Amino acid sequence: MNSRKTNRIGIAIVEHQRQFLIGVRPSGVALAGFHEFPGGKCRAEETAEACAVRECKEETGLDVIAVNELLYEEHAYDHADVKLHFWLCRPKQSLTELKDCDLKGFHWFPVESLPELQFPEANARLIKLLVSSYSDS
Ligand SMILES: Nc1nc2c([nH]c(=O)n2[C@H]2C[C@H](O)[C@@H](COP(=O)(O)OP(=O)(O)OP(=O)(O)O)O2)c(=O)[nH]1
Repeated sequence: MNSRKTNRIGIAIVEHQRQFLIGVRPSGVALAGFHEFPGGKCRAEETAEACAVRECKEETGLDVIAVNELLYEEHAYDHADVKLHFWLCRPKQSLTELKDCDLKGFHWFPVESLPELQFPEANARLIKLLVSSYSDS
């Protein structure tokens, strides 16, 4: 019998002026050291959309509005099977408020820099999608 648990994950792809909110997974967790968008496991009965908004607030302090689901990805890691719901989100704060925002170790990265960063394997299609959708040319 397969006893591996499948986790539903809500992830916030927070976009502001073609920049994205990104952090680094801390040591001691699965995929430590990889770049990540704010997100985490959905609670029972919680939609992936609500989870993305909640996790973003918890991890970065930023209030966001979910816009639409950009991509759904299933992936088998050594540590777990995951169902990833990548939700495009926008900050609720104004531009001035955002400048003073302490993002708890998360930072804004321009879309052009995304391919240089080291994301977990399951993010590959998403990164391609963001680059093709948000690049200037
Ligand atoms: N946050 C986040 N997780 C990602 C990304 N890409 C990706 O494959 N993942 C995977 C890594 C983990 O297996 C899973 C997220 O689960 P997690 O363990 O970080 O969630 P959590 O914050 O609820 O963790 P915890 O409460 O159990 O400590 O999704 C990403 O861009 N952001």
